[in-house]
Amino acid sequence: MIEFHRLSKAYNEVKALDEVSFTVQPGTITGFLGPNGAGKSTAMRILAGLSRPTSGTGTVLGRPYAELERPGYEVGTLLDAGAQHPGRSGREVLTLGAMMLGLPRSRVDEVLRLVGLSPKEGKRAVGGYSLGMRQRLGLGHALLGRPRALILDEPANGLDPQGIHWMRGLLRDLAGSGCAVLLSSHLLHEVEQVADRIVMIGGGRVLAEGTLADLGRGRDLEQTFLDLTSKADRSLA
Ligand SMILES: Nc1ncnc2c1ncn2[C@@H]1O[C@H](COP(=O)(O)OP(=O)(O)OP(=O)(O)O)[C@@H](O)[C@H]1O
Repeated sequence: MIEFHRLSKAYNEVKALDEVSFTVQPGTITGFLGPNGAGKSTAMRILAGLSRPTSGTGTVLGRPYAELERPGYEVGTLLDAGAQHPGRSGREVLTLGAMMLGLPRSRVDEVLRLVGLSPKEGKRAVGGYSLGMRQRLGLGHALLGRPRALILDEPANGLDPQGIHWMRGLLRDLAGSGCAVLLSSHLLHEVEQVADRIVMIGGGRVLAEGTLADLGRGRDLEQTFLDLTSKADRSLA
């Protein structure tokens, strides 16, 4: 389970997050939506132990990241597909990750297959990868330890239509096996297809939360998003 409880984060006078609370249950996918600068990445970075909250908590399986006993097996993160060393091959990136988790090398081959990178592509330097290939590699890295929670910041960014279709199936399979998935995206149609629940934030606050049916009341997700975020803009102005 992934849980935010009254999570706030301030950067000087900027309130990036303001008392954000919601839960992602095991076996479900939550789409985390909001305009640029809404606070999505900040919340995800706190969950992944990369940033400290000003107040409140963000926890995975009931604990802040720093207190997880075996974080690589408990939570997989894809926060920045460009974060890998450009001079390493995809296979080397995964092999280093597998070694750090004490996993056999056979897991590297499994993961390359799982994310659709061919043996030839696995041998190429990451610096020469397309954005979609980097996303696949980053997702593979997140999945190495078969984690029970996944935090994915715009994972579909750069994927071609086949890639998006493939990722949708993979995320549904992972949720089907009990994983809690938090997924941020600007691709509203995509989120509509894959998410069980939606959390919309704006100006660091939760604007709405629920199933698509709860939120939409007959309208499509884009219209709901535009209505809620423009209302929030007006109240902040
Ligand atoms: N390290 C930082 N220092 C100062 N301000 C920051 C920092 N990181 C984020 N912010 C601010 O916090 C707010 C939330 O940013 P965040 O990156 O979390 O938004 P986001 O919803 O992920 O946006 P996007 O959709 O553009 O990725 C913004 O006002 C941003 O400028």
